[in-house]
Amino acid sequence: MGPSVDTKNRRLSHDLPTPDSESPLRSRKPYKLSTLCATVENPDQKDQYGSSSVPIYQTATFKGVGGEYDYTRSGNPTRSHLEHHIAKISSASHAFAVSSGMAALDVILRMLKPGDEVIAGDDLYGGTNRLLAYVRNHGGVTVHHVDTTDPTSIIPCINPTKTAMVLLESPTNPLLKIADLALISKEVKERAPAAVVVVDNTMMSPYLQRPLEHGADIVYDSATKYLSGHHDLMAGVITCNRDELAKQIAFTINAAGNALTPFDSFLLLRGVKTLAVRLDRQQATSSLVATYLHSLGFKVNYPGLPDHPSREVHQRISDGNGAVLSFETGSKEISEKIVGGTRLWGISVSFGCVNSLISMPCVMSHASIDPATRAARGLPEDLIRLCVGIEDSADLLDDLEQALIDAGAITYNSQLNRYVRVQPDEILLEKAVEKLAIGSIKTRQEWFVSAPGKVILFGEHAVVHGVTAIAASVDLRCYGLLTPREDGKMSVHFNDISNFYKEWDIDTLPWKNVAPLSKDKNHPPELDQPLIERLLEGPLKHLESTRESTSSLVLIYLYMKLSKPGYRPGFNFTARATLPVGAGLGSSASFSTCAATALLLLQARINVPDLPPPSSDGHIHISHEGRRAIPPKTAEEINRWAFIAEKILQGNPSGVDNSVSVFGGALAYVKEGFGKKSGIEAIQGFKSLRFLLTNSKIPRSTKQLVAGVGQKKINEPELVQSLLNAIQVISDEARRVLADPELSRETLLTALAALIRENHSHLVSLGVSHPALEAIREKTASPPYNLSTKLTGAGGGGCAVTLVPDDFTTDVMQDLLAELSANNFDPYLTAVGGSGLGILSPHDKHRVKRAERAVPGQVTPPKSPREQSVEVYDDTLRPSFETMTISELSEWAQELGRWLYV
Ligand SMILES: Nc1ncnc2c1ncn2[C@@H]1O[C@H](COP(=O)(O)OP(=O)(O)O)[C@@H](O)[C@H]1O
Ligand SMILES: C[C@@](O)(CCOP(=O)(O)O)CC(=O)O
Repeated sequence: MGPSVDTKNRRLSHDLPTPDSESPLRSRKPYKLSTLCATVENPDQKDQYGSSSVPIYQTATFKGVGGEYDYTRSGNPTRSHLEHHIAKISSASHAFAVSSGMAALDVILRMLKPGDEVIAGDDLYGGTNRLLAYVRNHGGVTVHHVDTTDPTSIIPCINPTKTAMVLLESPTNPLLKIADLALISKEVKERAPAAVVVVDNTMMSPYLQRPLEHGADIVYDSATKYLSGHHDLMAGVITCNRDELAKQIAFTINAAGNALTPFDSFLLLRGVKTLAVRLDRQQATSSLVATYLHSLGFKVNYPGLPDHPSREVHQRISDGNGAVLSFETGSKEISEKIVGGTRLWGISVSFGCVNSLISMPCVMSHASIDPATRAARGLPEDLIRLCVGIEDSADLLDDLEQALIDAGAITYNSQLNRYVRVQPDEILLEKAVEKLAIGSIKTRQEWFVSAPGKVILFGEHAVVHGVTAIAASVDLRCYGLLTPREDGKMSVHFNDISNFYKEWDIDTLPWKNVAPLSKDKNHPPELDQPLIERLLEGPLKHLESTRESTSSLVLIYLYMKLSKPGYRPGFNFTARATLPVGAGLGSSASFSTCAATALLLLQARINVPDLPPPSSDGHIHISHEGRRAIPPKTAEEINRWAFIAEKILQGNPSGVDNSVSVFGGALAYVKEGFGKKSGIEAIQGFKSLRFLLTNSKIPRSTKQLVAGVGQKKINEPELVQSLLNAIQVISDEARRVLADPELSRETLLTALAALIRENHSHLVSLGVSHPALEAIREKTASPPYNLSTKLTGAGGGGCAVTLVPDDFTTDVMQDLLAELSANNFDPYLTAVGGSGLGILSPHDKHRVKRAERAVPGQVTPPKSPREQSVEVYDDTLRPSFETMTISELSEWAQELGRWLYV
């Protein structure tokens, strides 16, 4: 037995017998809808005991053959009562109750066949949108989204034979746009007679709007909302007057088995009895709330307001304005504060409950629509939706007002003696000041940062497995320049990686896959692999090399993870290094440090302190030994994010490289998680040592080499463990000799040389050397040089480091350099232990005016600055930065102004 499809005795809504008229001259007038709602009466289904409330037939089956009911999936007396009642209040001859509003839509959409076309609104409920997208992607159905507030926009999409369904909502949720249901139904029927006009009437309920009366063919409601009214059940109802449609609907419900359960049918029936009284109260308060917000100057969407553009249409097709409204604050952040600040208004999705609710559609009910589509459909990110309940209206207004005050959306104006709205530009200004926490920095600031590479003296590879590494910064650096963009794009320019440049539309990044981390939260130890995969398959697909994609991935991943809701500033990030990339000198760590710092600054997660202006004649002497002005807490935050970047580039890094890059100097580093006390400890005495770094120019991948050692440890655990133990002893010994004040310089150097040789032999045993590195080691060890050399960093190519004794003469060094170069190696004489991360001070007073700056290559800047004519400060450093030769880069950077160091 299927749900009741009574085609013979068409029962229309207002046919509940009305009382006999008092006078034979007066005709019987139909009952009002509120009476109908409250009166559950089905003359065909009288209760055997006369129970005044419909009983719950909590049974799956019914005994006997040929009875009215046999199986609850197909029909149940409690549900029949409900369906009869719903039909009565909806001007319908057929009603069906199913398990949710989406189930109702699903039943309706199953009428579609491949090739059919659907016309739907562009401001639909997110769930509707999702199901429509499914039907489009899997059912071969074409969906046109149009602005249904303008009936003429529908006409061009109507195809006389293909348009099978027109899906409307009025008012729409959450923008409260109105579709002229009557006019659209007429236009559609004239042009595509077979098309079915379907209306989602959830926002109104049958009490306020009955679209079947205006020519719609099928109406559905999420009965979870007003019909039930208490948020204690999920249900959907479908009503129609056309018998053949009713048959199809009944068939699908029976076949799919999503009819409403007896208990929920009972609850819903109970809820419907109070529909009118609830909505009367909710509407009255909504009107007060809308008027209040409107009077404060907010843009309010509510069809009851005089300035609603479709007010007249709405009045014609409905009996009231409903109890949902929305308004814009001008700032997503402010909106979030308001939503989080109310007490009576509960934060919740859905609506229609007796309790008042507040939400931000873009982050809640409509989050399933991607941001770009939301923007295209004009859904403001700062929109707040209010669903008014039955609480006391004064209480509700008080609560809302307090939240508006606390959020800074309104302020008391003593002249007017009332609260007034804080204008959006004032909010923006406040936000900018708050964000930067420093007066003189422009809202959209260019940030120039730099970080050093490193040389590992002892303990590379072993450090990944918990051994102490000893490493120092080198005076070769990576520079990163972040320049704001105002076109909604982010771009990267990597001069050192085939001059790679690429840009992305920020809104098209997979924001749905990212849960940004709030300022007080750290990134978890593991990378967000699903996001990485999504990025590699999407925005980063088809890039020429993995170097390009992983370096880009660092920027996109960090940007997305660091983003704050509603703040997605466009930017370009250009990186250039005076370091060889991929040579074991920590180019990846210095790149990671620059990227993390620039993005943390862009997102205002960190601030730079304001310093007193330079005291001297205007020219500042800047060096990497410069002012230590970046507080340790900021440095730690940067180091945590640089480590995340390193994980992207390296897989399983120890963290020593980025720590050196951020903190500079020389340090002993132990990775977390090996039962030993992890941490970073500064080592003195390194700076006085001289090292020669020689790049073998053999390319290799740190990621693979680290993974290779990891595999060896699994295959030959005893051998590798003994090597790790031996390397730990070397690191401990190196620290001891470096810290020993009693030791003569000569003994120190001899001890270090021996430790270098020993460490190298263990690295050879770990399998990470290379014939080219061995050639460098042999050359430097041979007479007359007699020097000690080891590979440094991941090995497999890359660089070797050679300790240079104090008595090693310049001439001999020249010979060695010449010999190494002749063998096609690149030797660098470098100083170690210099400053870590630096940020060029953003304050104008710390910048050297362009006219006063030395031309790169010129040793002394001009004594008397030229006239400051047109240009005082650079608008952007980008053109110079990108074209400067590598040999001039660091001098040029230093001349720009005051650098602040960790
Ligand atoms: N200046 C740079 N610009 C862009 N990416 C860089 C830069 N320097 C390093 N990288 C990234 O780091 C990777 C090099 O890492 P790695 O093999 O560990 O070399 P290194 O030993 O120099 O750190 C590069 O492939 C690239 O992805
Ligand atoms: C091999 C290793 O110890 C150092 C890597 O140095 P580089 O990437 O070769 O500069 C790995 C690490 O510590 O993360």
